[in-house]
Amino acid sequence: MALIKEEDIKVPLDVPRDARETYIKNYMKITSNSGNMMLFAGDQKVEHLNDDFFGEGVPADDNDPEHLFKIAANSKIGVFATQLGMIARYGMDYADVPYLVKVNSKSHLVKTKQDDPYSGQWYDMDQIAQFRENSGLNILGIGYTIYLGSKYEAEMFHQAAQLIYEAHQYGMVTVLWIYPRGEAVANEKDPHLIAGATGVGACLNADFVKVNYPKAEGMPTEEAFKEAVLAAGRTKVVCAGGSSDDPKSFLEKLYAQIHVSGACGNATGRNVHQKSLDEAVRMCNAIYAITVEDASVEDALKIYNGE
Ligand SMILES: O=P(O)(O)OC[C@H]1O[C@](O)(COP(=O)(O)O)[C@@H](O)[C@@H]1O
Repeated sequence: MALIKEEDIKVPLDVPRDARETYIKNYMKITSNSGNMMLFAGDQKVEHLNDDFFGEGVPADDNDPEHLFKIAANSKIGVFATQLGMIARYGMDYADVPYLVKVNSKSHLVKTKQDDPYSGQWYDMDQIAQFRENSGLNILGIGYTIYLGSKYEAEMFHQAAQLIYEAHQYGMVTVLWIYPRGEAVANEKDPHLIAGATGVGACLNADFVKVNYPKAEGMPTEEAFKEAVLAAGRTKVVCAGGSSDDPKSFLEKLYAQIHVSGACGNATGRNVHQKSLDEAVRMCNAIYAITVEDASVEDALKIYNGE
């Protein structure tokens, strides 16, 4: 990717003058000066309880939360997203990692097909800013999940809008995870609905919106996904990684999301951390190479294979 310059960043107008410099610095850092973000997602210990961290095919290392921090500290990433409690417990030993605080989370025990999911806010923005101050850590931004179409969407919209507004007062970068889900949602991966979700992200003033990659019928998914990237306008779109996949297929999909659909990065969890530390670091660096360093799939695979 071509490097971006600070003057290329369109700072949203709710960022006050005295926080513009911090916002620009955080934006440059979170996108590794490229405009594209490699977000390492480590919020699944709440979202999926221990299912992602223990069991067949998952290396024993992954059951220790520190595995996530070791990966974040030893790989090329833009930012590591997790809950504040995790950062508070491990941040002293991983002070160089760029962090994003995931402000709400819920477990998957809610039966999402029948019920309407709701994920409530854990901290207010003043507490997060205070944590940034007291910990001295590199906290670049905040993240929040919205279940679009849930009967609780109004509450989540309100919390997200307020959080983003307040985060911008502190110059922090904001990422919304938006997943259409609940009784009113027939097909959460419908490309048109995903485009609706990214448009909501724009209206909520998110800097980045993270959605699931759609499932398209009758056309290649990377073509169908263009609708969502365009609908987001100046809000940048990134895709969740999904369950662990073969690394080559994963990297090919990521390359198409960025180079065909116009996505500005990725937000990957399981495809990275469900590996031994060494393999996870190589996978992270391969993902970073496509996202930020303009690498081909072939070059990224060489990085993954340690060649
Ligand atoms: O669709 P679900 O099960 O709610 O997934 C939510 C999870 O997916 C993510 O958005 C992305 O993580 P993965 O790359 O592992 O899919 C996480 O941040 C979040 O915990």
